[in-house]
Parts: sequence; C-alpha cells; structure tokens
Amino acid sequence: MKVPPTPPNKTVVRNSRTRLGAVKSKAQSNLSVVSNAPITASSSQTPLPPSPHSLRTQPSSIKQYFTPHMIHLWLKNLESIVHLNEAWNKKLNEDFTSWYWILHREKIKNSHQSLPITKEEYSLIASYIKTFPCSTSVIQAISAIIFRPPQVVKEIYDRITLGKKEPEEDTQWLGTIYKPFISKTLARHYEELLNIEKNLIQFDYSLALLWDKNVSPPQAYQPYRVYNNIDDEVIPYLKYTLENLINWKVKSPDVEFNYGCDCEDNCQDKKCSCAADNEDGYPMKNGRLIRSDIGPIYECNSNCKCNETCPFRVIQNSVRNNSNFEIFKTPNKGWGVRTLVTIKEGSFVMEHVGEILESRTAKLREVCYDKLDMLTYFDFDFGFDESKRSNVLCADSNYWCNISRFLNHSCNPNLITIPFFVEYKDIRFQRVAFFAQRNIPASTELTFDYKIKSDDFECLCGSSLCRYNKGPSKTNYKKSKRSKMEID
Ligand SMILES: C[S@@+](CC[C@H](N)C(=O)[O-])C[C@H]1O[C@@H](n2cnc3c(N)ncnc32)[C@H](O)[C@@H]1O
Repeated sequence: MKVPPTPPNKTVVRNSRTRLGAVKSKAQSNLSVVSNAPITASSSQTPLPPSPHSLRTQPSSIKQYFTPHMIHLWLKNLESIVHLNEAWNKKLNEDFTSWYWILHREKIKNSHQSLPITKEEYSLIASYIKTFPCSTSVIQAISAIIFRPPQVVKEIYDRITLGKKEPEEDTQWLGTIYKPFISKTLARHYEELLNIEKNLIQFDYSLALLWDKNVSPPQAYQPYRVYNNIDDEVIPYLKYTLENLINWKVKSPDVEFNYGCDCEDNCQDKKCSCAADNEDGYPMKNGRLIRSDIGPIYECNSNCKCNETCPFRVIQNSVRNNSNFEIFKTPNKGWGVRTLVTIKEGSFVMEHVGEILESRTAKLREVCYDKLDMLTYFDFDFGFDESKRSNVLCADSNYWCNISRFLNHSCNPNLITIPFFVEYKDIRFQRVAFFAQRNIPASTELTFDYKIKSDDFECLCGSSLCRYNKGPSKTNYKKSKRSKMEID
C-alpha cells in the first residue's frame, strides 16, 4: 500500500460554513470556467511533493482525512454504481483518494465564497461520461469526488453530453471535451436525464456528511471505556453492533442446515443431536472450554426443543459485558484492547462482529482499503479449501464493529479464535468467538494471532516468540501492509 505523500501547503481559509448539502448559492450553479485554475497540479493522479507547512492547513494524515465513517459512506455509494466491476471501482477510488481531489475538496469546503468550476473538474466529469452510463449514483459519486452539489455536477454533465458550449469558448481544452452529441439514442437519453434530475432533487444527505464537518454525523455512540495517555488522538467515529450485519448482496443461508434437536429433557442426556455435531462432544463445561484442540462449536438454537437453560448454549448466553474492557492507546500499535478484570483460562471473551460481505463485494472495497491502509477483513474460512475460496464470507469491521476491531496481533497471544454455529449451521455463516488461552490478569492487553502469511508484516508484538520481525526499532514504526486475518 502506498500512502500518498503529504501535500504541499495551499492557502485555504479555515472555519468556513460552506455546506455541500445546502445547494445554496446561485453562483455555484452558474457555471463558469476558470482557465487559470486555482489548483495547479498537472494531473489529478500525480501525488504532490511534501511541504514543511503542510500540517498547518492540510489534513495531517490520510487517516485523519479518511475516517471510517466517510469511507463507509463512500463505499456504499460506490457499490451502488459499479456492481462488482473492479476496473470502474479502481478509477473511482483513485480519483476519490488522490491528493489532488483531496486538496480540491478542502479548498471548496473552506472557501467563504462559491468557487468557479475548474477545467480539471470538467475534465474529470468528461472522463466519467466516457466510462459510466449516466445515473444518479454516478453523479453523486462525482459530486463526492469534487465536492460540488450533485445538481451542479448534473448541469455540467448535461452540457458535456449534449455538446453545449461553455461560456469561455476559446479555452483550448473545450474542443476536446465538447464533442457534439450526435446519437440516435438522444431522445431516450433525454428521458434518462429527466429521471435523474427528479432523483437528484432528493439529494442524498449522506453525501453531504462525506465532506462537510458542519453537517454533524449522528451522535457517536461510545459504549466502551477509552484511555489514551500517549497522544491526543481520539477514537474514530464507528458504529457499534452486538451482532453481525449481513450485507444485502450475501446469499441467504441454506435453510437445509437450520435444524435443531428434539431432546425432551432439555438436553440433559448426552444424545442431543446438536451436541453430537461437535467433534468429541460439546467442548464446554461450567462456562469454560475444557479443551482447545477442537473444531467448530455447535450450540442448540431456536429450532430445538430445549429452552434457554440447556447446557449447550454457553456462547450464545455469555454476557457481552463492555465494562470489562478498555480500548487504550498502545505506544506503537495504535489502539488496543485490555481487560479490566481477571479472565480465567477457557472463558469466552468476545465475538468478532462486523458487516458480513461476500468475496466480490470485499474485493471491491479492498481497492479503497488498500489505498488507505485501512483495517482489513476477517475471513470466515474455516473448513474451506482453496478451490471453494470464492464462497468464503468475511467480516468487514472498519465501520460496523464491536470492541474486537481493536484487538492487536501477537505471536504469543492470550486469545484463540474458534468458529461456532447457533441459528444457521450453513458453514458460510460461521461466527467467531475469542476464548482465553490462559489465565489473563486484569490490565493485560488482549491479543490473538492474525496468522498473516505475508513477509511484509512488521510485527511489533514484542514477544520473544515473534516469528515475523528480527527486532524492528520501536521508533521506526510503520503501518503493516494489509493482510488477511484468519481463524484457527
Ligand atoms: C485489527 S486492527 C487493530 C487495531 C489497531 N491497532 C487500531 O489502532 O485500529 C489491525 C491493525 O493494528 C496494527 N497492529 C495490530 N497488531 C500489530 C502488531 N503486532 N504489530 C504491528 N502492528 C499491529 C496494524 O496496523 C494492523 O493493521
């Protein structure tokens, strides 16, 4: 992953009240072209050289600029357009995350007055006309890239598509963009454009949230204790969920596997069919694992005849108690999680949750995550061999998540991951539980083994058993490359 270098200092006015959502100024809608565009990079893809003043007026890091919330909104928008087309996704992601357009957005956001449309914006829109069929989503995506109201983007889109001349006709570049639109499908096209116009009137509020800090996101719900005595970074705005959320593109679980036991004695007899699904029987006793060399754990569920007090319902009934944990800033691995109470060996600690994606959607998002060096996915690949890899679902916990999102890796971890099944026994819908591998004293950081196969992982676990690094310098911390986490 290459993070673009810090951009140069530009003169921008801070603390403006400019809002994208409010399509407020006529001037913004009155298109005018500036040939001496205020932003002078020669190409939208070219990273700009760093500047010593950059921190004063520009986002100091890509992480600060692209918060999980913004990325989530962007990806939702993207997924509605590209429908699993990787090449398109790449183009959109590249434009969206290029420093050129980041600077452009900052400039517009911070300007007190409406800035005229630049020739670079026209060129960008023209490049999308060539690439994508026109739709509300495309207009909205462009609007998110250049930070102009979609109505304005649409107006330019129309001008270009219908071959209208721009006010500043003699500008050289106009000739290349405004080719007359001669097409038999013109009438149909008009109709499409009219429909788009209607949709745009209901301007998507979430797009405004993408860039305008003055449009406040829903109140951050912070269910965990957070402690930071290292620096002044605050925890990103995230959406906390107790259970996995299934992305709409994921095929529903196979109901054939939704079965339960018919024990009449509340599963007191060892013959329970759910317990029998477990290799060597149900592996938990008195609320704790009795052995760790096990396959997945199968529990009773709502299809069973037993009730909530059945002994084969330990994980599902385990208390998800946030007050036992604290998210804290580590000196060298970003945020981590520690326990505030002693945890006994074999106890259930937490479940890994996120937004469940199928592999093609994950691949689409990956383009953006790779560029931004964001967190990655947790593959639910237990029991899948390489040939069936495309059926593996994964949890994306960049935005929808629980505290497990902050668990760091260690080569000598105190947690193990074990897949488990409750309602759905379809292997694609495996869930993942973290258990304590040993007694864990209060105040200890909780870690698990990411099982990263890449040699690029610069592990800072600090364990004498570390299998990645031959002692990296602590002051030389670099973010690790994106890599997949796997379950035991
Ligand atoms: C699942 S997140 C854990 C939370 C993360 N520390 C944070 O601040 O958001 C995974 C990321 O944490 C960092 N990380 C976790 N364990 C690490 C380790 N042992 N060495 C270096 N970096 C680690 C890497 O940046 C990795 O991409």
